[in-house]
Amino acid sequence: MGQADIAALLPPRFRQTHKYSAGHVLVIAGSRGMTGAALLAARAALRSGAGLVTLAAPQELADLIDVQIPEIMTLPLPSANGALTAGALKVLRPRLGDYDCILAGPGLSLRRQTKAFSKDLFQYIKNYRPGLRVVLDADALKILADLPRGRARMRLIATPHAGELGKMLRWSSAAVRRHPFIAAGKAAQKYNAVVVLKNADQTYIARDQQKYFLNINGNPGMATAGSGDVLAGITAGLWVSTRGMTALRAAVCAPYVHGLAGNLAAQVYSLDGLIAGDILVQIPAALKLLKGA
Ligand SMILES: NC(=O)C1=CN([C@@H]2O[C@H](COP(=O)(O)OP(=O)(O)OC[C@H]3O[C@@H](n4cnc5c(N)ncnc54)[C@H](O)[C@@H]3O)[C@@H](O)[C@H]2O)[C@@H](O)CC1
Ligand SMILES: Nc1ncnc2c1ncn2[C@@H]1O[C@H](COP(=O)(O)OP(=O)(O)O)[C@@H](O)[C@H]1O
Repeated sequence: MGQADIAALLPPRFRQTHKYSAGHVLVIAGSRGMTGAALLAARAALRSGAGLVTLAAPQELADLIDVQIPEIMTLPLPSANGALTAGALKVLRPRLGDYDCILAGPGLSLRRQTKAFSKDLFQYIKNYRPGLRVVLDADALKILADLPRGRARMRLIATPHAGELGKMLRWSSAAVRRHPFIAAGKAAQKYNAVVVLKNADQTYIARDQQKYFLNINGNPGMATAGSGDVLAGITAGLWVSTRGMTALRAAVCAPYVHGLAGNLAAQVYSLDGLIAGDILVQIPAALKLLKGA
C-alpha cells in the first residue's frame, strides 16, 4: 500500500478528543538490563497518539523510570532479580479494566517466574477480558508459543521477527524467512491474531491465509537494537487513539508509519548512525506527513 492508502486509513484527530478517549495503553515490559526496550515501546505508544501510557515494570525499574519520563505513569509490580514474578498478576488483575490496550513483551525476560506470570495473564485476559486489545512482541511471543495450542486466544496483534515466529510455529527461522507469507498466515490462523512479521526490509501482515499486506517502507539503518520495540509501541498507540481502528488497520498502518519515521530519521542521522530513539522522535513528523496536521 502507498502513502495515500495509509493516509486514508488515518483520519484526523477528532476535535472533542480527550485523553481517555484517545486511549490508555498499559505497557508490560522491561527487566534488569532491558529497561530501554520498555521505555522505547512506552514512548512510541505516546508519540503515536495514545492519550495515556502506563508502564508496568519490575518495581526497582519502575521507580527509576518514574523520575525519568514525566509523561509516562508507572505501575511497579512484584519482581525478583529485576524481572516480574507470578505475584504481579494479583496487583494487575483489579486494574485491567482501566486500560484500552495491553502491550506486553519488550525486554520482559524469559525467567521462570516471568513466564508463569505471563501465562496466567494471557489466560486471565482470555477468560475475563476477552475484548481487551492486546499487542504482543518479543519475549511475550516466545511465552505464548509455549502454551498448549489455542489455550490463550485474545484480541491480538503479534509483532514477531523471524526467530520469534519460528518459535510460534515450531519452524526454523530460516524456513520463516523462506516462506514469509505462508508463515505469517499460518501463525495468524493458529493464534487467531493479526500477525506482523518483521523480516528486515519487508514486513508481512496477515489476518488469515487468504489476504496479505506487504510493507517495504523503511531503510537498513533501522536494523538497530530497539527498532522493533518502537514498532510495537506505534501499533498499540495507533490502535487505541484512532477512531474506528481495527486490529488489521493498525497492523497495516504501524509498519508504514515506523518506516516513514525511520526514513526521516535517516535523513538526519544517516543509515549508519541511526538508533531506535531517533525513529521514535520522528513518529510525530511521519504522522504529520500522512495526516497533514
Ligand atoms: N535496549 C533494550 O533494552 C533492548 C532490548 N531488547 C530485548 O531483547 C530481548 C531479546 O530480543 P532479540 O530479538 O534481540 O533476541 P532473540 O533471542 O529474541 O532473537 C534473536 C534470534 O532470532 C534470530 N532471527 C531470525 N530472524 C531474525 C530477524 N529477522 N530479526 C532478528 N532476529 C532474527 C537471530 O538470528 C537470533 O538468533 C527482547 O526482550 C527484546 O525486547 C531488544 O529489543 C534490543 C534493545
Ligand atoms: N534492512 C531493514 N530495512 C527496513 N527495516 C528494517 C531493516 N532491518 C530491520 N528493520 C526493521 O527494524 C525492526 C527490527 O525489529 P526487531 O528485530 O524486533 O528488533 P529489536 O528486537 O531490536 O527491537 C523491524 O520493524 C524491521 O522491519
